[in-house]
Amino acid sequence: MIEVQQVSRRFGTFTAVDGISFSIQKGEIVGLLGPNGAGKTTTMRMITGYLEPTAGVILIDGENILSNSEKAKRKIGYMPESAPLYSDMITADYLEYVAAVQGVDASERVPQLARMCGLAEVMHKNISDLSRGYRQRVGLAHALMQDPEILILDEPTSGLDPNQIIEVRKLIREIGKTRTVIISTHILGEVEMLCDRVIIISRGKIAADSPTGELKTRFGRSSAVRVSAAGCSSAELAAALGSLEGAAGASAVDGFAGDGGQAAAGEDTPDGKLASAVVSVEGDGDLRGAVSRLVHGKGWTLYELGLERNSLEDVFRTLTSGGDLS
Ligand SMILES: Nc1ncnc2c1ncn2[C@@H]1O[C@H](COP(=O)(O)OP(=O)(O)OP(=O)(O)O)[C@@H](O)[C@H]1O
Repeated sequence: MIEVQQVSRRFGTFTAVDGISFSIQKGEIVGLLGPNGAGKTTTMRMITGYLEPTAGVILIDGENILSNSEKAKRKIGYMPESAPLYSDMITADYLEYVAAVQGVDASERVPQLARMCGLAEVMHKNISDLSRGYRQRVGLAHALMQDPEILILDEPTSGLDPNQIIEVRKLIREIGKTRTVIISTHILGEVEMLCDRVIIISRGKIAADSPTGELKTRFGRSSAVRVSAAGCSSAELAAALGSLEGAAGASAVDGFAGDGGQAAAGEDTPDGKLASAVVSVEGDGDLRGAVSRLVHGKGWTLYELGLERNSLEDVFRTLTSGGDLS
């Protein structure tokens, strides 16, 4: 339904979006995730047709957003990061004005939107007196005026307090049941909570495009177990760890810096010199018990055992700082 094909956007000599391609099917809720300046807003503005790509094509239901702009634009509701509301207007008047400009019958649609977006109690208040959470809801009502099939929300929870965030997310989930939604955010947890799929953008390029759940299993669950033991060499320890069922690999290391000091390979202990190694684990497995049994079984003495999970935050940091996990 939305096809972005090899799209780039330059501002002068600066390339903000650099040859990105993806397609979004009807009904998907997709998160555009990336750090500040990654190119999320520029991408969204191009999808809405408000900004022309320097290269590439964007199709909405097979039609070029630029060449058939009015028809395609009617399918899209857009809420910019700071919804440009007329703050000296009463909420109800503002929505009626938006309806009039967009050629929508306000008498039916405005009360509907007030219900849908939870605006009933602020309809007669001045927009300048509304909390940021309510202003976002008014912005959402504006974006939904023409009952668009596609909703594009630029950082919809930015600047909200924790309670407002929960409320606005709930609203987005509800609205997303019957629409295609694209949400930009730099909050990983938001994508996990709201989106079926995540497209990670870094420096104008796509760093990852994956169903949200798969991102977790592909990257988020790998872990490593740090082991220090006495009675063997680091090489012997690594070889033994590498043969454990579920181990993806093991290597000898010089020791670990920990909160309580350092365990250095070669350090003297009452049980002999300390050996250190790291064993990596694929998927959800936890090898700590197996490591403990292995070390005891070999007649060595366990001095340290620690689990390091590769969290989704780590994945995000690696993907958006030029690292490559794919
Ligand atoms: N009109 C413009 N003229 C010049 N540079 C621009 C323009 N619009 C955006 N940029 C630059 O393009 C890059 C991408 O900006 P964009 O707003 O798309 O990022 P973003 O991912 O939405 O970031 P944020 O989370 O901070 O909103 C930034 O470096 C920005 O300064």
